[in-house]
Amino acid sequence: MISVTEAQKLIIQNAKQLDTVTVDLENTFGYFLAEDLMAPINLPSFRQSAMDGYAFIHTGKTQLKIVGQVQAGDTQIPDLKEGEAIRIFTGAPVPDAADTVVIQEHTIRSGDELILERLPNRKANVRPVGEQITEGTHVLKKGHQVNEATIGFLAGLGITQIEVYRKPSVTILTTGNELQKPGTPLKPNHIYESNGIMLKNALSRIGITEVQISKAEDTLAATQEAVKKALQHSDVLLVSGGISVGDYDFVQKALLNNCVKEHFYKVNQKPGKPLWFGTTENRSVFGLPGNPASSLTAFYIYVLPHLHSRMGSLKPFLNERKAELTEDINNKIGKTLFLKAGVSTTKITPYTGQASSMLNTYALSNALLVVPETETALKTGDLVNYIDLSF
Ligand SMILES: Nc1nc2c(c(=O)[nH]1)N[C@H]1C(S)=C(S)[C@@H](COP(=O)(O)OP(=O)(O)OC[C@H]3O[C@@H](n4cnc5c(N)ncnc54)[C@H](O)[C@@H]3O)O[C@H]1N2
Ligand code: MOO
Repeated sequence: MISVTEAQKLIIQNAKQLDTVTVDLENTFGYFLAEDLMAPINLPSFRQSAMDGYAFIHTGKTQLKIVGQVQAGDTQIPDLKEGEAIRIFTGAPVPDAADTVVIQEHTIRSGDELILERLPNRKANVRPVGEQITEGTHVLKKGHQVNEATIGFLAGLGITQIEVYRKPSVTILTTGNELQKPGTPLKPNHIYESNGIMLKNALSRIGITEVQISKAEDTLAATQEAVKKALQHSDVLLVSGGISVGDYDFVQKALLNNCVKEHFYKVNQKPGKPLWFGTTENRSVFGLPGNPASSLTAFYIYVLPHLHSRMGSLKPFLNERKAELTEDINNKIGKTLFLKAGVSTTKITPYTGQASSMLNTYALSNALLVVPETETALKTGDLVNYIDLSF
């Protein structure tokens, strides 16, 4: 059995980056850049007024004569001499000779006469060419995740398409004869299948939407066949359940029989000890424990960073932070514990109902409190690590 740290290392070492695609800028939210981006133009590309007011040549004089006007978008720009002013508006080009813009609130106008009640500093309210970015310089690095600000920024540079890493297609394969689709009255000794839809939504949260949910009966032949099919059309396979040691747990064998190379099986953690990870040349496979909370925790700690890494992220793990513990915790089993917890400002409280089968408290959690395998006890007031689930 390997440690959490070793397992996390292996899922990153074996994360083969997906190929790159050119995508229209408007559809790139959540993708990771596959290239360093250079600015094709200066921003701004001309000297811009930052305010509505008057452009003038700063000489110290406070009485000026208004000789013209320039509006945003104008291509004919009036000239001016010392002692003169041009009426100007935010975003308009500043006449070449002018070095300063005074805001209109600091002036008194009477016909063509302008009095500056307050003289601004020279260069005030004039955005120089390239103030934000100069043409030809690096603006964003490969591995940067595109957000709405990135899209706005790049659009402002006139960029319409960018090169990003492709997002993976995923199959979620649920196993278990006891599983029943929600929507019909529960048959005796059955449970509603919930991992499929939960994992699908966890994937959607990180922008992965090409997701199929399939199922297999608890036989080696059915599991093996379902694995084979999934590997034909998906980049990533998440198998739910059937990965423990019972007589009807066929997932490990089905994966090995499909020539998936095993990187690890079993991690020294609770929940999620019977976690399996393997790859083929281009595919990744996780055998997730069937217990719903184990499955979701394994998703946050291993599946998500692996997928992020394949998608080109340079910082694939969820953020780890620190908070003050509100109660004592014992760890007598020598495993790393991931406890469903609530963080409120600086304090963290583990919830009751930590069993791997329980999602009721997971639904309320915004953190996973991490108790390292080496810690036997944590005390109230200790500063402890947690994985931030509010991402
Ligand atoms: N002798 C041992 N038994 C078990 C061990 C062990 O080390 N030795 N590990 C336990 C741990 S820890 C876990 S976690 C589970 C993992 O078992 P499997 O991955 O084989 O999962 P199943 O047995 O198929 O199911 C476990 C549990 O989860 C429910 N389940 C399964 N799939 C779904 C689903 N899609 N939606 C909702 N609930 C699901 C299933 O009914 C079971 O109750 O093994 C322990 N046993
Ligand atoms: O480790 Mo299992 O995932 O606790 O129930």
